[in-house]
Amino acid sequence: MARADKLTIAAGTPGIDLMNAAGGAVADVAQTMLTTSDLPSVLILCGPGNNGGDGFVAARLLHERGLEVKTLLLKKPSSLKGDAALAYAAMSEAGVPQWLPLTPASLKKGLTEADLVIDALFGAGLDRPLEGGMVKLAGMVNAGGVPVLAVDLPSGVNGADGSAGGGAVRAERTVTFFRQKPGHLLFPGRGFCGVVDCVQIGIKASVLEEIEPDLTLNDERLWRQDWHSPAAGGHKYDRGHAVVFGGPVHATGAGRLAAGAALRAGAGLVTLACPPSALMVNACHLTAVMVRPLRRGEELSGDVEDEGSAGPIREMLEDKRLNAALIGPGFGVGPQTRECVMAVLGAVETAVLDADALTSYSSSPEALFFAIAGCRGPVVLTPHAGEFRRLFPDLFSLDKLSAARQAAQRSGAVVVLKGADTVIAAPDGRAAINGNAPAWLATAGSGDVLGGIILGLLAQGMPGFEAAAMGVWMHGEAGRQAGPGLTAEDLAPYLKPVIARLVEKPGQGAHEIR
Ligand SMILES: NC(=O)C1=CN([C@@H]2O[C@H](COP(=O)(O)OP(=O)(O)OC[C@H]3O[C@@H](n4cnc5c(N)ncnc54)[C@H](OP(=O)(O)O)[C@@H]3O)[C@@H](O)[C@H]2O)[C@@H](O)CC1
Ligand SMILES: Nc1ncnc2c1ncn2[C@@H]1O[C@H](COP(=O)(O)OP(=O)(O)O)[C@@H](O)[C@H]1O
Ligand SMILES: [K+]
Repeated sequence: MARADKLTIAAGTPGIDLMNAAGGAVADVAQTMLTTSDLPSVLILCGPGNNGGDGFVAARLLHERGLEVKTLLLKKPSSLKGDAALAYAAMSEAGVPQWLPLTPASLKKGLTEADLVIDALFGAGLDRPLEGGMVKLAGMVNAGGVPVLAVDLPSGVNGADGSAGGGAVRAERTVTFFRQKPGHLLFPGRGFCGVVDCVQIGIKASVLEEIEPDLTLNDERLWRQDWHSPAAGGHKYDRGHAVVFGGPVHATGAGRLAAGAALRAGAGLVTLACPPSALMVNACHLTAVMVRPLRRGEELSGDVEDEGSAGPIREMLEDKRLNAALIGPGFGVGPQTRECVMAVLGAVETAVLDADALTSYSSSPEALFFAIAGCRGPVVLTPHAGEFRRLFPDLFSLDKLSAARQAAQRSGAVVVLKGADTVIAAPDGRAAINGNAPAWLATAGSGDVLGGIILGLLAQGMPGFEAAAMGVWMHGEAGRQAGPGLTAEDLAPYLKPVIARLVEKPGQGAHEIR
């Protein structure tokens, strides 16, 4: 943002114009939040930097529009600089009632009178967690029972990584400028933002050509160009033959969920390969997904110590039409699993490793990374936080974005670090943060479905990062369409309307955050 700001100002737009546009957008949203009172009263908390400057602009505009405005300032106006000082001067000239210092007493009184609080204390310039008196003031705002509109970020939330170590103001809405920041998407910050409005204030999108950001919100613009509808004259093998390696008879559900999702996500054919003892139960449940026993299959479950247990996998994958594989869900943890993962990575074009395939490498992650380097095509790892910690113990303390990025670089795989704010990171440094997943997705087997969706997209020939990001987005959309009360079984059928919308109304998946 700092560079976007500088480039815009260098190209001839004065900084105060940007601030006036920003404060104007804040005032507009504030008015939409005030519907109850005849003479609404707005309490505006203004910090020492440009975030406070946006607050002064909003105060002036709301005053000019006839609202009752009260401003509480953290620092004396004489310490204001640059555009914030200009905005303060304009506010004073407009006759906004005299400001008061922001103290527990002034805030307490202000909260009893206000219909809305505008939090313009700290935005992009927050460079440390809130401390001491600020923590107390934020707590008072949060306990005040008055709706809060945050300017750019709720004060206390770090825009770069979503951290909020000292707590933060809890907003009902947040107005941000030009582009959303990681702090709006990553928890805990996201939990303080409420509904986020991203408004344009005169910064041209063309500045991004110079900035070349390698981080984006996960939306359609990231991957749509890499995904294609079936060709008119095509056949199913054009869309790949995906294979899921399923678990033993007592753990077959995960593999079936994944296989069904891969088919729904558009793979031309899907085979679920499983131990012979699990064949009957899988066959009873599956129709379009093919099932196949793997010779010596029980040994693949990890129950039996046997050097040669991956032989059948190698043999099966000699059929080069089987171009994408998923291994891990319900598979079992242990040395056989490692052997099978090695066999998969050595033979198949592209692979998704999830769950037990990851946990099996807890004590030897380097061996996994070495095998990934030898795989012909992209490999996608889909750990949840616990699995991530087992593979990358030293990265776990980092913020989620840095953790996923460093893991991708280290492993040579695309890393999908799952959760409410899933981060997708590529070894080349690109990353995306997902914003559309409903909390209802936190249910048993939902991750297996995600693994299957990504598998289905890889089988169709999508590049690894784009397939992973699109899969995470589709999973979120399917979860939204399935709605409250969903279980993992419900998700795959909802991929149909999600895909239909991508085909029929391209572009509508852009910029959607919930
Ligand atoms: N970029 C753009 O295009 C546009 C940007 N705009 C706006 O500018 C905002 C960024 O402004 P900014 O850079 O002045 O920083 P800002 O958020 O006001 O905070 C800095 C001040 O806070 C202080 N401080 C920091 N942490 C603290 C803490 N924990 N506890 C206590 N104090 C703390 C720090 O003081 P320090 O004590 O460190 O000296 C410093 O004085 C941005 O969010 C947006 O709203 C718009 O006008 C439109 C165009
Ligand atoms: N609070 C949440 N909001 C949205 N999505 C979530 C939330 N918690 C988990 N998820 C998603 O649900 C899925 C759970 O996957 P995982 O933990 O592997 O579960 P399982 O092993 O039961 O399939 C992941 O895609 C994850 O991103
Ligand atoms: K703020």
